[in-house]
Amino acid sequence: MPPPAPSEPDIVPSRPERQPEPAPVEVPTPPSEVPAETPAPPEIPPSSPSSAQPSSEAGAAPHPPAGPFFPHSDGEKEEVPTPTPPSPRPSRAEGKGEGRRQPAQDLAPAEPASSAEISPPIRQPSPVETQPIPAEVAPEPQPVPQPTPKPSSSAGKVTVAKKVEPKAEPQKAPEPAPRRSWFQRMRDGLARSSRELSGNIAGVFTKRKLDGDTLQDLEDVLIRADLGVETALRVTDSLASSRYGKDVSDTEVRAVMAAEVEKVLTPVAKPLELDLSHKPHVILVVGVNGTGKTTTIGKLAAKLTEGGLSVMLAAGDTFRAAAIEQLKIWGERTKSPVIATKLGADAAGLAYDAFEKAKEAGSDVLIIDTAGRLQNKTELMAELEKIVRVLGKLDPEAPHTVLQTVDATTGQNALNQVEIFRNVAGVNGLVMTKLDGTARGGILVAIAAKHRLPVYFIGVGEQVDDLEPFSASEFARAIAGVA
Ligand SMILES: Nc1nc2c(ncn2[C@@H]2O[C@H](COP(=O)(O)OP(=O)(O)OP(=O)(O)O)[C@@H](O)[C@H]2O)c(=O)[nH]1
Repeated sequence: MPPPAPSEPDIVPSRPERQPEPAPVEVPTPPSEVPAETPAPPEIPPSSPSSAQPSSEAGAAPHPPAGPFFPHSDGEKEEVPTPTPPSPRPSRAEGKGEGRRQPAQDLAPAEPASSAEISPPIRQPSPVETQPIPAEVAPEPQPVPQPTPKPSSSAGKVTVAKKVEPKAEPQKAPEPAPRRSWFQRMRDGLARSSRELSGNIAGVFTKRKLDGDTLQDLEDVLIRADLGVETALRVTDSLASSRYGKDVSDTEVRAVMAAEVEKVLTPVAKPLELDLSHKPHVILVVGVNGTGKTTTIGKLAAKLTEGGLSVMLAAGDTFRAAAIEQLKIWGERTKSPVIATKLGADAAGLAYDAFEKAKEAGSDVLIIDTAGRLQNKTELMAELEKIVRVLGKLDPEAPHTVLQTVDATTGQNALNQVEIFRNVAGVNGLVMTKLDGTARGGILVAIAAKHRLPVYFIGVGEQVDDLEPFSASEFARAIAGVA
């Protein structure tokens, strides 16, 4: 199929421009505890094509040579190794029921046999089973007339209609449960990892001294919890150096673990810095399907616009109509113009056009969404490489930030994802999403130890303000189950 010609980008109406602050700018860091208030779920306006304005200049933009188009089917999406929460990771027990499921044809009534071949069977009436009759039948209880409640003359109001009745008080709607703080949500998300770890650590150290065997067992427990060999050894070395041969409680072990994990994470817990001498500062967002790219872009755009920066969004996920619509909705919510093109268009061309538009508009930040792709699909990764290359034509340093979203509910595969996206797209920062789900927190530690890439934010929900700066100590305490 010939590659569809890039079409004119759409622009969703922009918000009034603001004057940028001098560079560099640190993305606002919210207080460590977010008030436990529940913002009302955002009204998602129906996306209307009228919200997008066709650009008259798109055709004039120097387009990069159109590259091969590799549409990916829904079938490809299903191959994604990453589970898509909020549903929890499949347990080993899952799928067991499938063996019991009958094929449709087994359940369908049998086809009547051709009358020419088999005569219909003559059915014998089955013998009637007699039911034992209870010797004594208890008499039906007669309904006892309930006395009409007498309205108390001393308290409350009464209504006089057919009779005098207590006035029905309007029922108060139950107060909605206050939303848990982001920290609580993260803690809950990490609870399973933390519980398993704590249980296993307690199992190792029940009535045992710290010796070679217990250290080996502890190392195995930590590796099984995805923390990685490096961090596991840090914990065991630290314990061995101070407590070898002594009785150790699991609480002490967890405290040492929290301290060591914090040491690994502290260097990567960095705020996102934007260099506004670049106009715009280009953020390219990459990652495997369903890891939360588009949602993270929306949350980030909200943070930036709230901080007074002008943001433009580019719907570089040209494979999925829903992704383009999703980004447009985020654009409306955050009052950020969205550059989009039609489904199947060249993503690199769109990125290039968006960069030009953002320059013209004097936007502070351009955030480019990309299609989710499996890290092992070479042609899709080549397309991502092309997006990076094309952006570099307009500014050799662009994209200035390449953010990869990593789904925290993914296990060891996440390490591989980062490795490959880093090589192909030059990832220089991470966002760990879905830490409010059944996160496997250990993997974040392993990624930090191996890749040493800044973790700018964590995603702790699907709402607009569920993007938190990453805190090494809070994460370490949560995963180690230390108060
Ligand atoms: N619980 C939770 N859900 C999240 C979070 N971030 C994203 N999601 C959800 O994860 C799902 C996938 O998010 P998207 O933003 O569409 O992911 P994507 O990477 O853009 O997906 P593709 O376009 O398919 O590549 C959506 O249902 C999001 O609401 C998070 O931090 N916590």
